Amino acid sequence: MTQPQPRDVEILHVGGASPYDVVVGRDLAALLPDLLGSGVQRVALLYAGGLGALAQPVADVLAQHYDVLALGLPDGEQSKTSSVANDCWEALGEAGFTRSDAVVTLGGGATTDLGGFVAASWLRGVRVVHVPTTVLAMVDAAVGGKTGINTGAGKNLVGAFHEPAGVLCDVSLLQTLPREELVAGLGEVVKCGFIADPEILAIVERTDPAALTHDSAELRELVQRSIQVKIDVVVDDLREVGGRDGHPGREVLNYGHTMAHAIERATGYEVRHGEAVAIGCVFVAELARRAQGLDDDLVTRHRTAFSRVGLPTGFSGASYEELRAAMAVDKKSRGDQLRFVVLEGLATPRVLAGPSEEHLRAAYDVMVGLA
Ligand SMILES: NC(=O)c1ccc[n+]([C@@H]2O[C@H](COP(=O)([O-])OP(=O)(O)OC[C@H]3O[C@@H](n4cnc5c(N)ncnc54)[C@H](O)[C@@H]3O)[C@@H](O)[C@H]2O)c1
Ligand SMILES: O=C(O)C(=O)C[C@@H](O)[C@H](O)[C@H](O)COP(=O)(O)O
Ligand SMILES: [Zn+2]
Repeated sequence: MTQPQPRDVEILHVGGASPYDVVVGRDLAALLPDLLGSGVQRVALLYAGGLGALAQPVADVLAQHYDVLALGLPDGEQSKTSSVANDCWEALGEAGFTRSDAVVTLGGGATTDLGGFVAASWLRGVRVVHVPTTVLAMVDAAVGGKTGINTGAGKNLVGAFHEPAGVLCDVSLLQTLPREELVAGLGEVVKCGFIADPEILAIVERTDPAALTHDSAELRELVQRSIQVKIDVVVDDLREVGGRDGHPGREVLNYGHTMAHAIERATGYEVRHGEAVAIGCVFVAELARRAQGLDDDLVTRHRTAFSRVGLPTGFSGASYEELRAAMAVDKKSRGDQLRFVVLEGLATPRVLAGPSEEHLRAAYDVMVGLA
């Protein structure tokens, strides 16, 4: 059977100790063997179970080169559990996976997080290539090597840093992505605009949001710019130990996430991650306005940019006490002290440690619509 040949290909290189390529383009499956590298005999294809039709062409390419073990995973956030990871480990064990074998993930960020974690932990680490199928996973989850699962106490509390051997961002896979999932991915895109690349905001502000379709040139540019923001950050601080000259380092990618993760947990993951990030970014802008005088216009710009693309900017589904307790287990916390990534100005991120309860409550009141 003839395979479609890759089209419209651009390669974004990730440097560092374990360099790899993020390939953006169309019909990219034929590139998988190149990214997996030599010596691989068996490949486990871990895919979001509902995406069998998208996974089949990838499985077909893999089957021409390797023994393939295809494992369909539960949908979305339900796959990010220790029990699903355990099922994968058992399957790899039964199939006799060795250190020269590899994992390919195919799905949204939940799938790349879970599959990346399985690859990071099996035999203490085997090769993994991600094939993200959502905007969010292309611009964020599949790049940079953060993998993980949730626990009862909260989001991503167990995980590992495990860089992929490559990432295939095949934008033709976005054709079937529901509109609300595409929009959720724009939450991380707009976040990148505020923390590092204001041109992203300019594109969002001058483009008719309805024109941001899976095959538009504007979406392609937003995707590539956001991937570049992520690459630039992780190359400097892969393991989130901290930045230089007051820059938060990799923690900057957590802009808006302290509140976002608390909302996701409080709603049993009913609110999508990208939606929660939009709400969390507006929350933290309101916090920064109170705690350190962030400019009113920049706070307003948060609200208008996220809502322009169809994302929520408020949330009233949980009490202050519940969200405050959930934020305490955020990985940026130190002891009893909450730490937030805030902006001092556009694309000038800093860490705010230990904001007052008064300021936190005031930002919460705005978020729920009380102020
Ligand atoms: N590791 C990281 O650096 C990182 C970064 C950002 C987000 N994340 C994680 O990513 C997850 C969110 O990822 P997400 O927004 O991609 O959600 P998701 O993986 O839950 O996917 C959303 C939904 O879209 C469906 N879907 C995916 N691709 C599709 C396609 N092409 N066509 C039709 N349906 C499709 C999925 O089956 C699912 O129902 C969260 O768990 C978040 O914590 C991780
Ligand atoms: O890659 C990173 O670093 C990020 O923080 C990217 C975030 O968008 C992403 O949601 C990540 O999973 C959050 O990580 P966590 O360490 O806060 O769990
Ligand atoms: Zn995120």
